[in-house]
Amino acid sequence: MKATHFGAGNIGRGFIGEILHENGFAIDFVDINETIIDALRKRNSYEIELAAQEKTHITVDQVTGLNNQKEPDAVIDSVATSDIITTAIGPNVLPIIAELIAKGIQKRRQEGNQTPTDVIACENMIGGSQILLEKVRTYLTEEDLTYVENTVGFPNAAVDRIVPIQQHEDPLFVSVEPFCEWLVDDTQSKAKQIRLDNVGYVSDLAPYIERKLFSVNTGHATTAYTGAHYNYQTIGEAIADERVLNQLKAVLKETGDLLINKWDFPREKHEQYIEKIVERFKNPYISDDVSRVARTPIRKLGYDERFIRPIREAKTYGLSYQALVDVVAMILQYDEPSDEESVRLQEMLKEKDLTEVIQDVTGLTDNTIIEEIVEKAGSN
Ligand SMILES: NC(=O)c1ccc[n+]([C@@H]2O[C@H](COP(=O)([O-])OP(=O)(O)OC[C@H]3O[C@@H](n4cnc5c(N)ncnc54)[C@H](O)[C@@H]3O)[C@@H](O)[C@H]2O)c1
Ligand SMILES: O=P(O)(O)OC[C@@H](O)[C@@H](O)[C@H](O)[C@H](O)CO
Repeated sequence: MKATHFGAGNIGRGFIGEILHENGFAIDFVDINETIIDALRKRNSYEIELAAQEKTHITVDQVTGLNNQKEPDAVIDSVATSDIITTAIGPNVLPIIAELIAKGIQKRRQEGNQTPTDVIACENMIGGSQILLEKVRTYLTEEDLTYVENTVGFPNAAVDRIVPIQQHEDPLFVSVEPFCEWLVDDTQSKAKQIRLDNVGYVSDLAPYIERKLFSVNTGHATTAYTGAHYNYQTIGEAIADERVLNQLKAVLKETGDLLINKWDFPREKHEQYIEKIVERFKNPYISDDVSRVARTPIRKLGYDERFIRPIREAKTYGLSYQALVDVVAMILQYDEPSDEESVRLQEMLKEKDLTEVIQDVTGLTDNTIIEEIVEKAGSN
């Protein structure tokens, strides 16, 4: 069995690689990072360490690397011959790799491969695989589209494991938190012959992806942007400050109330889920940079993303969302020179009126919410 995985970065090597490996897959990692690709090619294996007192090690072997910029044909061949295709490359990069995935699918069809497969986007976003499918479609013929309809699934997924930026002598070594969860929408899967161990196949992903994105990621981002507001460099330092912890708890109360109302999660169970998340953020064996968790602030301010969507929905349920608005105001102030989106956001704020920037970046049309954000941002 073989997998093609796009994105040999932190979560790609630190989680998706582990699961595919333990399920018996050889893995072609596709990336543009030459150091990582060369090392994968040379060594065909790498080590994962669990960031806990015991420091358990896992060896992932039968792996190699392909550079999509330098050897696109090899990537197309890999997609054409793999049993499963996965990505963990970042939502902004999905449109860039869509053409190669499309050409790989086209080649599968031309070679008469009728075995169903799945393309699973393991990104922090709602509807990631289906959004990728929309991009892939634009490169396909009618004949290819019929083939996709019959044999290629694009099941949405939710993946959860904190994997910080890695700074080791070995470029492939990756230290990860012990906790992990990977859920796939079974109704969108076509490769029914492949059921991965330690992956949950669910009949409705919506409650799970919303619970993950609006608890883990909204909470993580809250810790990061509030931490940046108080000049902290790491999540561990930030969460040790009561002001940050209180902001985190207030935000998770708001998204928790929304999730409980919307999806009927039992309150007690949800509170336990939140407690566990807060403990995960405090993991003393992990050092996670505020700048990683706060990365790409324009993306994180998106209409369906971790702040604006819960704000919009909390309002329709008549629930409080003021703590979320507080964080949105802090994101607008987030000034990190190494982050292209932060730089762009700060330039936009210099060139345009605040209301206009909020409308452009968030896609919001609700004037009440926009005014609440403007008022909060103005008072910071
Ligand atoms: N790190 C985590 O804790 C975590 C957990 C769950 C989900 N995710 C999600 O997984 C995705 C990847 O996150 P990450 O933390 O692993 O990021 P990362 O930066 O470590 O990995 C992304 C990889 O994609 C590669 N890449 C970028 N542009 C490319 C291109 N044009 N072509 C080929 N490769 C390209 C980079 O070189 C890098 O190796 C994101 O969507 C993120 O939200 C991350
Ligand atoms: O990857 P992002 O930029 O969407 O979000 C940053 C972190 O919150 C995220 O990577 C978490 O570590 C991860 O989602 C935990 O499962």
